[in-house]
Amino acid sequence: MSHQNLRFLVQPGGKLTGRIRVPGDKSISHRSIMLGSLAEGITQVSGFLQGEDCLCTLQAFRTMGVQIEGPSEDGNLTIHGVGLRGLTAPDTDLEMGNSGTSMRLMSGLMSGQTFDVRMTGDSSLSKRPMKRVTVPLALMGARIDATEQGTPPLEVHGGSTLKGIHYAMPMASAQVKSALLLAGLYAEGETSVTEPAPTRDHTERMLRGFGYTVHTEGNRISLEGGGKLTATAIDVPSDISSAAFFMVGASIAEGSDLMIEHVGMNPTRTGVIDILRLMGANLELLNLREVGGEPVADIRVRSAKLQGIRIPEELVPLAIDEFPVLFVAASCATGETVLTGAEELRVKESDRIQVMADGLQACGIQAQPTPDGIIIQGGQLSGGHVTSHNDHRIAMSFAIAGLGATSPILIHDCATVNTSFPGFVTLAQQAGLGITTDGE
Ligand SMILES: O=C(O)C1=C[C@@H](OP(=O)(O)O)[C@@H](O)[C@H](O)C1
Ligand SMILES: C=C(OP(=O)(O)O)C(=O)O
Repeated sequence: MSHQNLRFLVQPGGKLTGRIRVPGDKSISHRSIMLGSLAEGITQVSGFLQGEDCLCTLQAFRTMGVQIEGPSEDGNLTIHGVGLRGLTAPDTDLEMGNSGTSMRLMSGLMSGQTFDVRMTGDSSLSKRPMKRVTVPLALMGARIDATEQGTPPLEVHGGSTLKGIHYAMPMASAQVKSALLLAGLYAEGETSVTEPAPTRDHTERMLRGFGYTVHTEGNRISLEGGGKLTATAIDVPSDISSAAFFMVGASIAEGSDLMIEHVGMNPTRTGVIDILRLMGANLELLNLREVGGEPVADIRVRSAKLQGIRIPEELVPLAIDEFPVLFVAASCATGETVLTGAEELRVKESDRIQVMADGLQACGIQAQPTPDGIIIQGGQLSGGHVTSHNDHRIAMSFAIAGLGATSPILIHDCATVNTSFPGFVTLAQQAGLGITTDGE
């Protein structure tokens, strides 16, 4: 979160080859700390993502008295669970950095505690909407103060008696669903959430892995409060959202043949594969297996001629974090790509529709933002100066764009790449991207 001036300079062209393994899944890593801390017994985690977002979650639980050993260099953690009622009052604010997942999921969990906490975020998180969790949590009996605009910092007051509610979510959000289910652990009776479209189900899967009963019937997910979590082992697969940069890179760079190992294939996350295949990408899934309750595969990507498509709206929540790099794929495709139904992209770490449109235009691509999406005319990426607005996924997407560009791309404000993908530059260099950094 320091090094605000870190810049990436990407040389045009090149190809991606060899075998790589990207770091652990961010969503699963967050949840491993939360549920491991609240379980009874010792939870061993392997493959934990040592990105700043997940380290914020880890530090928050340490601050509330949980003993956590690690992470070791290869991502092993030992969490000494304290049980659902075993956290202690922190003596400082809980700093959530850049991480929407931490702030929103913790809002639910903290609502069930006996003590008050104050949660803060960096300049990006401090602008993100929190009413989507504070409003339904208040219906359960939680007391949470936010700014007048409904943004962080959040003060969650302890000692509330929570009651289960039945909530129809207005937007497809795994963070909102998870916040309510986690509060539901502490609530009287049943808590249920109905989703307008399927979203990532890591919370439900992991709760079941910790021995908690969660019902999923169609788009309705429910649990009863008052149970307990029993420690387990968690093997975190590689993050498909990080793998996506290399899937697009190897697709657009002629002569590429890249194997991405041990990638999480949870069906609520694989929209990027479906979308790239609809565009004509050559992605082969090999060695499909199940690891710790989550499907995993190796992905072989060879370059292919991509064509523009109209992206099916039902795939939007299943690829929500991959759109910045999918816009790069669309820029290198033949014809027009149209995205609709994706207004959620406007409230991520940056307004990902506007920021990507600005950056692509700066690189010679016609990209027309719309209220809920974008229209991109495939063409020739030229190169140019872009800013990520401190959004990790924007920075990495423009780094990948270099593979399809005719001149260098200089990307400003790249330090937040460490929130989700520490080691990105080194791994990308190894695979063949001509990327260097300055300004550290
Ligand atoms: O639950 C999660 O781990 C996440 C859910 C998604 O957010 P929304 O719930 O806001 O869609 C996603 O964008 C984020 O990166 C991680
Ligand atoms: C949106 C993201 O994360 P978060 O909401 O946790 O900040 C992301 O990683 O793209």
